[in-house]
Amino acid sequence: MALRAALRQKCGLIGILSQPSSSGSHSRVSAVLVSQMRNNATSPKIKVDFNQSTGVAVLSMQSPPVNSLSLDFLTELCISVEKLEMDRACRGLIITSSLPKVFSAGLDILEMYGKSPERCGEFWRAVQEMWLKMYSSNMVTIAAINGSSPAGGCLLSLTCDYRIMSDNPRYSIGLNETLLGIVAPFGTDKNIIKNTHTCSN
Ligand SMILES: CCCCCCCC/C=C\CC(=O)SCCNC(=O)CCNC(=O)[C@H](O)C(C)(C)COP(=O)(O)OP(=O)(O)OC[C@H]1O[C@@H](n2cnc3c(N)ncnc32)[C@H](O)[C@@H]1OP(=O)(O)O
Repeated sequence: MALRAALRQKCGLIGILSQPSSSGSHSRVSAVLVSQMRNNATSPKIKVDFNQSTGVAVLSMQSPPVNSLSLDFLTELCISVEKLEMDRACRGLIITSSLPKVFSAGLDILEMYGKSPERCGEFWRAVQEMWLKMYSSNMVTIAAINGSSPAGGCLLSLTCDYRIMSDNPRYSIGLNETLLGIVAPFGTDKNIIKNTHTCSN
């Protein structure tokens, strides 16, 4: 209830969370994505639906098999968020996954193995840019976590103002990256416990 009240007060988001897609389209973002599709041989990893009447955008991650955060994925994510950020009509952003069972598997492990120091630096900068951009967003941001979300997937959700997770025992979330020798900053785990809500799927 507290979450709903906060959303109603800040952005009038009630009802949006239970609607999987929005009716309107966002012409500027669409143009960017269309141009990306032309420039890239691959299909877009991010889909954005912007509802003009509510001012809320739904950003769906659609990079099979597990929405891992590769350099390409992070770049596309940041461009999409930046475009929405520049649109004053967009007041709320919901990040979710189009894939079944997985929100995001976190950083793409293949980006961290057998790569040059330059490439590793570029990748790590993209990781930093992602969470800084999300964390400092002027929009009300919500992670609708509809699947497993380990490590960097958890980090992505932590950058949002609110997290709502499907109440499904098969879905896991947490900062498990120490198993790979990566240490998360102090305090991030406390934040997730304080501000994560669950809902039935
Ligand atoms: C303030 C912040 C400062 C910065 C702090 C940084 C903190 C560090 C943050 C993050 C570090 C990381 O993210 S490291 C990555 C850790 N991720 C994992 O360990 C995830 C491991 N994956 C899983 O647990 C599962 O795959 C899943 C639960 C996500 C899904 O399970 P499912 O059974 O549905 O699918 P599969 O396991 O069969 O996987 C399918 C397919 O995907 C490949 N895969 C899985 N995860 C990754 C990944 N992270 N990167 C690349 N590829 C991945 C997996 O190998 C399978 O591939 P194949 O089909 O080819 O076998």
